Amino acid sequence: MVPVVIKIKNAVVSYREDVALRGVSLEIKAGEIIGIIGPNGAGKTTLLTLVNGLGHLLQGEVWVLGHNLARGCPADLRSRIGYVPQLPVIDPRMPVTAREVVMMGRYGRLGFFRRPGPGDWQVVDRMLELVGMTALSGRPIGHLSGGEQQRVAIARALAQEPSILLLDEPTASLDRRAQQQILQLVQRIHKERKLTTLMVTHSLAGLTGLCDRLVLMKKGRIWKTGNPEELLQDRVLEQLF
Ligand SMILES: Nc1ncnc2c1ncn2[C@@H]1O[C@H](COP(=O)(O)OP(=O)(O)OP(=O)(O)O)[C@@H](O)[C@H]1O
Repeated sequence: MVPVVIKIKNAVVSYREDVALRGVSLEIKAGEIIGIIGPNGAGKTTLLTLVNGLGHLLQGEVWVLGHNLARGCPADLRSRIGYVPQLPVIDPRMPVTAREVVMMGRYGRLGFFRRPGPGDWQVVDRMLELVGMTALSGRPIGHLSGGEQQRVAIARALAQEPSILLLDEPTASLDRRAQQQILQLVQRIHKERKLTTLMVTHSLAGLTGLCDRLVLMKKGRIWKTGNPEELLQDRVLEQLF
């Protein structure tokens, strides 16, 4: 039987006056790739931060890889969860190369006070190759296009060699072609690295054939879950957005 790696039970999250999640329950099995969609403010990013161990849980429970996050998110667990935030990856005026940005993903495993060794740089270079950024790895991050920066962000998350990958709108502000390329990349690395992947996205084209399951969120609740073929229908989307 495939193990459940993420279990969220009746989670309520509030930021002062705003209630972001109003009783969300969800189970995700190892190896699944899940798309999370819904209107602005529905709670999608908040759901990701719960899995990341950064959510302010008011009520409910979150289990990730067998750990109850109510007891905190230990460093070894954090390093098994890769997070790709919304762009920009890093202030583009920072004088750091793409390769150095990817190395930042390694510090979760290294600890801040240990210098990266040759083995760490090998991992970084392998991840840059995986995302097709080897040729541009010496460029300052601010001299890369949005799509290229997104690849670097994905490589940075992969550099910590996670088993769960969380992506927050990895195709935001990219043109259609770059959007498709990033979605294909996500699919490839999901399979090659045998990940469990959760992706928040507004680009609905391309989700069929990519996601095993979709989670549709509305007003802090999971409104529907199911397979993309079933849910990516005009009549469903009109009610969602
Ligand atoms: N750090 C915060 N402080 C206060 N309120 C917050 C914070 N983060 C999110 N919220 C509020 O929580 C609710 C859910 O926000 P969240 O970012 O999870 O939604 P989302 O579905 O990811 O939206 P979007 O598609 O716009 O990114 C919103 O009402 C938002 O204003």
